[in-house]
Amino acid sequence: MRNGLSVIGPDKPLLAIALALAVVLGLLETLLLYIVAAVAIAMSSGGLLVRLGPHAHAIEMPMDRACQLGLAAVGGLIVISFPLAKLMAALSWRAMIRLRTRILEAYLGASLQYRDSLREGSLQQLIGDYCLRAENVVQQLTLALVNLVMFVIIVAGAIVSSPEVALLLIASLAICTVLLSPVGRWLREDATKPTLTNREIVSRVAQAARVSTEIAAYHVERPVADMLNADIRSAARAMGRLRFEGRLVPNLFQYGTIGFVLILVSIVASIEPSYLAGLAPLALLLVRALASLRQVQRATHVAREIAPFVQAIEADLDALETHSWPAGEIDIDRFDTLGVRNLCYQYGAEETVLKGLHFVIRPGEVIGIVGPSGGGKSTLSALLLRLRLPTAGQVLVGDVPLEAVSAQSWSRLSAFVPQDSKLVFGTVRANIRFFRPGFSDDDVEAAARAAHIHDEIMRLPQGYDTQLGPGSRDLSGGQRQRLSIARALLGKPELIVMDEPTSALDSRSEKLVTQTLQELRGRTTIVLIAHRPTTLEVCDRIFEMDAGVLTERLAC
Ligand SMILES: Nc1ncnc2c1ncn2[C@@H]1O[C@H](COP(=O)(O)OP(=O)(O)OP(=O)(O)O)[C@@H](O)[C@H]1O
Repeated sequence: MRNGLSVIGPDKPLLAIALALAVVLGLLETLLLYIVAAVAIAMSSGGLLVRLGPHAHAIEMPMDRACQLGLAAVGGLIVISFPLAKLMAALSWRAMIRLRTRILEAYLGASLQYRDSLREGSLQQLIGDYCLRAENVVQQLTLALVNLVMFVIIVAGAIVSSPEVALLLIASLAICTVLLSPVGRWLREDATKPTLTNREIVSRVAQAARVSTEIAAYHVERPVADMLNADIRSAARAMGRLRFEGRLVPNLFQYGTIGFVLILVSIVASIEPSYLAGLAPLALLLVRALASLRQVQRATHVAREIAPFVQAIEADLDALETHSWPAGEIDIDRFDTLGVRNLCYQYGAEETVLKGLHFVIRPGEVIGIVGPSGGGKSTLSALLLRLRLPTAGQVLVGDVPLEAVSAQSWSRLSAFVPQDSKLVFGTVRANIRFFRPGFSDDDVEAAARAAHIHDEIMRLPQGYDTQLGPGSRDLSGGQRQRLSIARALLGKPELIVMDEPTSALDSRSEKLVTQTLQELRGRTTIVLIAHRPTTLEVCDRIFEMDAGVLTERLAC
């Protein structure tokens, strides 16, 4: 209940309107059931007069009048069903939009440090499966509340019809609830287990998909499948237990209640049979009330089963939002020097990766950074790009600490070319533009020319309109890297950080990338993590990074 209401959030007024409609629906159904029972009694006794209403205060009317009244109630029920169904649907889809938007924004706004700690595929899982389940919680909760309201109204109608027997029914419902409460407790405990196991499965499947080529190359499909199958079986077993309990409890409840009622009616009949006169409407009302109650139980069972997903979303969202990335308050549109002073960085509680770095880069300089694997080069590049914040010391733009510079203005001034650049699903043009709508087609083409990829793009089947990305056409490693450089050059950045842009390239691609670097030299500040001597030839200065310590090696 609490989970569902938290997902419904600002739409609670819509829920209140839905419940108000359910009250009207309940009243109309009660009236209809009274009419049906009265008509049936009149028909069975062969009379044309219908006695309508509670036994003690029934009013008489002709059969055709009663049928017209019944038809009016049916019309009212049909008319009200439309806005009610629309409201219930609106509560679901609005909750879905709110949750998905909030998760996306929280994830994209969270710090890289925090995102490092997330399990593989967790964003996809939250946005996909978990949001669908949360939407289902809203559906089930509204369904349960609407049916509960109808149950209350119909039982109220039953109390008016025959207070003693109706109150006995309520007493028997209460006894069944108390007797079945331990089963409900087991149910709640079991409900979280399949959720947790499912999370593991999704994260392992995401991992298997990412390394699927390696799995085929090492021919380890069997052990990978065995590991996943073990998880699948354990989740299925927990789910099976939950389903069994879910089917059993409502049946026990319903049959138990009917059993109690029969016992009580037989006791009443043996003591004072006159109490049982005129119970036909009551019987109909009770059957309908039990059907509503069954719906409430089914909906609450499903809602309980998926409640852990909502709790997981809330916990993950809270964590993402508390680890949001500082936006920075100072906008800058150029920079003179980029320096680091006593710069240190540590991943979580692990060993310090960068140990008190000092250097200043002047505008237009090309700085090479070399050093053994694991020395801290990529970490330094993330700090220069403001993707991570120093654990001690500062990165300074002029004399402004980089963390005070707004993320937006720094992303306009700087650009990044990663070692393994990724394509997104879209045209070549969209891949170069990379979600930045302010650039014209001419800007895109100029960037591609500067990155020496234009001619190869023109040879593609649809040139700049060729579709690329996962599930579509791929490019060679060298072409991908130059497309990534075009992406970086599009915004005419003052600083480009390149993480081993030529390490995996053939000599022709390497030559073209080096040519781009030569052309940028003096105009754009470049921090170049590289190993190949031919790439390093363009550098003005080279630093060596080893075990988190930076030393200037030689001038080129
Ligand atoms: N997300 C992370 N969490 C914890 N430790 C990390 C993380 N990323 C990198 N490290 C550790 O930080 C150290 C520096 O890594 P970094 O990637 O900066 O080195 P590098 O010099 O760029 O290496 P390479 O040349 O192999 O790319 C390594 O010991 C690495 O294991």
